[in-house]
Amino acid sequence: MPGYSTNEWTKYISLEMGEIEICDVTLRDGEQTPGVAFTREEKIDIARMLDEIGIEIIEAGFPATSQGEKESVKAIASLGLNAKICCLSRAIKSDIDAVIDCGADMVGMFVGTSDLHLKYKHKKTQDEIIDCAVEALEYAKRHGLIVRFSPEDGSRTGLDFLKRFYRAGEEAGADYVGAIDTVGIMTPATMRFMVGEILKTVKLPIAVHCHNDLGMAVANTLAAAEAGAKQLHTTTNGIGERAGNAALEEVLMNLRIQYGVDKYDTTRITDLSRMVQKYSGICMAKNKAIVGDHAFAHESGIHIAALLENDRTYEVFSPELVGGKREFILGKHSGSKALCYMARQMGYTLSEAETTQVLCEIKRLSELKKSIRRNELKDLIDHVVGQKFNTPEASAP
Ligand SMILES: CC(=O)SCCNC(=O)CCNC(=O)[C@H](O)C(C)(C)COP(=O)(O)OP(=O)(O)OC[C@H]1O[C@@H](n2cnc3c(N)ncnc32)[C@H](O)[C@@H]1OP(=O)(O)O
Ligand SMILES: O=C(O)CCC(=O)C(=O)O
Repeated sequence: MPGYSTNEWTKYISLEMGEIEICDVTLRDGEQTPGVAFTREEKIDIARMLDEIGIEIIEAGFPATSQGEKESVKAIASLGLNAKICCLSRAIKSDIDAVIDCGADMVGMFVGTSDLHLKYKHKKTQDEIIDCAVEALEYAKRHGLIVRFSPEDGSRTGLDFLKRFYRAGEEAGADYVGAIDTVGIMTPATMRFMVGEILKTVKLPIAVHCHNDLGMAVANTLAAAEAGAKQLHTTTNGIGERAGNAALEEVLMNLRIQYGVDKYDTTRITDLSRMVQKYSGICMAKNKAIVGDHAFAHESGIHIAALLENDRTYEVFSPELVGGKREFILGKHSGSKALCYMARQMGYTLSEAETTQVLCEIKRLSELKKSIRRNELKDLIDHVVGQKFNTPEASAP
């Protein structure tokens, strides 16, 4: 029975989380990864799989980008998915018109609010940017869109102005406000504080959007959720601008294991990850959490010996929970139980002396940086044992 360990430490600090929803932005921020452009068919495949997993909101694109982008978003919006379809938009009427044309349900409307963005990007004062954002918000609301009202670079924006921005959005009819860490500067503690301040300021659900420049995106997203944020932004495999965004697979598995949120079909995660790797050309490191090739691979003898007795000894959760597979790889660090198990799988029963001999050879080869794959192991055993066993595998062509 696939399962997972519970983090017993949570009982000492009463981790709580209110209602949450995922807004996956793989097709928008994920696609902003340099060099990545999904075809319409690829976007549709990804959107369908996100929907099957149970993702509540799919940010399908930024329609103002191009005609092709608009057509892709339109196609996704007409699929009749369970998920709501969201699009990104600047505070510009023509951007919002493009969102409306696509038939999206929701718009993520943003303006830069930090002094840096005001001075160098918008060339506007704080009052001017609020006026501009509110005008766009009201326009989107008049056209029936659900509106997320976001201060881009909010995490580098002064608290007093941020509060003014959120209040203006609430008064003008926003449905969500964003806690936006555009350059990934936050920590869990500062994120919790920020969300707490927003909750004291407005009575709107909070959407949290974290970048991974300092490797904190998932931790910050979860901290925001603990503090009361409702909508969590993710991308599959954590792709996105620069160092990317909060990885969907990591957020979902943490929600399940740490917070008991089990409403998502996590068994599709590995398939989704592979699809996005193929379509984006962005391949995961072997040791990437949850979806890396080595996420459930074991070489160490002590680990494999224990795993053979009970999976939980060296895995926090079963690979089946994410549609992954456990793998034992023999090498320098392996022991006799691992070898005997692998050999048995191939139809061999090794004596103690044979086990010692084969294991020595495995360690020697491994130290020469030679891998010991299944075929090589078979040859090695045959060689050491000095005879060909008459196993189905041995006689196969
Ligand atoms: C944090 C984020 O992820 S924000 C999203 C970033 N994503 C992208 O930029 C991807 C898609 N972008 C594009 O295809 C293009 O940049 C377009 C089509 C949106 C705009 O292209 P262009 O009109 O050629 O403008 P360009 O990209 O050179 O500059 C951006 C313009 O948008 C303005 N702008 C930026 N953000 C906003 C905003 N939130 N509201 C209003 N205007 C904005 C800038 O001030 C600049 O205006 P200017 O042309 O008057 O100087
Ligand atoms: O406003 C949003 O929802 C996201 C903006 C964004 O992509 C960012 O600031 O990194």
